[in-house]
Amino acid sequence: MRVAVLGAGAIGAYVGAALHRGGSEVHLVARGPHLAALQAHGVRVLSPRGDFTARPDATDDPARIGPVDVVFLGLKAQQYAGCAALLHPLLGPDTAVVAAQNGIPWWYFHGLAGHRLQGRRLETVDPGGAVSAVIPVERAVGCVVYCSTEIAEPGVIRHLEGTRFSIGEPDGSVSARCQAFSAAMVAGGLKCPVEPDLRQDIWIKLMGNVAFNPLSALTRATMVQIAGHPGARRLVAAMMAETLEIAQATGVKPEVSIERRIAGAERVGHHKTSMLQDLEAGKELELDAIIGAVVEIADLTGVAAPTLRDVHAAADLLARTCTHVPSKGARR
Ligand SMILES: NC(=O)C1=CN([C@@H]2O[C@H](COP(=O)(O)OP(=O)(O)OC[C@H]3O[C@@H](n4cnc5c(N)ncnc54)[C@H](OP(=O)(O)O)[C@@H]3O)[C@@H](O)[C@H]2O)C=CC1
Ligand SMILES: CC(C)(CO)C(=O)C(=O)O
Repeated sequence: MRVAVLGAGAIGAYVGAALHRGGSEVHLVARGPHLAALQAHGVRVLSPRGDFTARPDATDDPARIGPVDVVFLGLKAQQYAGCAALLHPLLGPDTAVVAAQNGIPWWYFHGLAGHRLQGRRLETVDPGGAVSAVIPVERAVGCVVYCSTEIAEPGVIRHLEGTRFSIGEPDGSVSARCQAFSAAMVAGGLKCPVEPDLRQDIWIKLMGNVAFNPLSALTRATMVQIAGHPGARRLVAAMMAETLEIAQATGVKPEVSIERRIAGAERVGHHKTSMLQDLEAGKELELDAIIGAVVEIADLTGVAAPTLRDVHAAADLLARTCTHVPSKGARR
């Protein structure tokens, strides 16, 4: 399988290295000192499952790669709208775009025949249709990431835990393209189940991110520190309960208890969430997909969600004052 990883950062470079190890033809698209290190030394993966190095092609020029079978999108969600020039040279008539992201994807209300919100565009994650114009929904394959990685230094990925990347079509079909990509991931040592109801996974994963990511950015605490602080743990539980209520209002019934979900996040340990890492690096925060869209869906479904709104407001203010680029704003 020919795969281009667009945005070969913490998650993308890890997946690209695994796919290459499994026999796929992999092209990493990256930039800056990280790209220079990838070109000079390959991807060095440091992992409790065993360190390894993979040497796939790496470039900042997708036109040199041309059309591929699958684009694995490892960008942050807020970077999707601006990626047309990078993405379009990689697209042939049948190229699928597997979007590995936290939060609510831009295609969320598509492929839902008979649902009252079928086709509804979410302004937070598809502002003015800017993302669906760049990545048409028909190409989209969802991907929920149960894996923690970080860029330890340019070209070096530290893998902390987890190897599961659940994928699924917006319409729930178990397509040939999903099965082929899953087989390539499994050959590379990763878990990649094709889920007929990926929205369940989206909400279960999101219950953790919606609480831990903004709270970690606001407090600069690791996941285990947040879970170990009684007041913060209560806040996490309240945010998770509201998120469950919103999921249920859209017709999804995530099968997980709040205590089990907190325990799962706690097991990740002294990990700085990707949002805290972005804050410390002065980068834009992924607030729109991770909490803004949840509040937008609360509005659409008539759920009050007061705690989510308050934390979103505080995190939005943080983004406006502490990073170069603010989020689209809190909804109150
Ligand atoms: N890291 C983690 O443990 C987890 C992450 N996720 C999710 O996975 C997704 C990806 O996150 P993550 O891998 O952490 O993000 P990263 O920021 O590490 O990766 C994105 C990469 O894309 C690169 N990039 C951005 N724009 C361009 C461009 N124009 N040309 C070339 N390269 C570009 C970035 O470079 P630069 O740094 O120069 O901007 C960066 O290396 C997010 O949705 C995140 O929430 C989910 C679970 C866990
Ligand atoms: C915290 C973690 C790793 C949860 O698995 C995550 O999704 C993130 O850092 O954004």
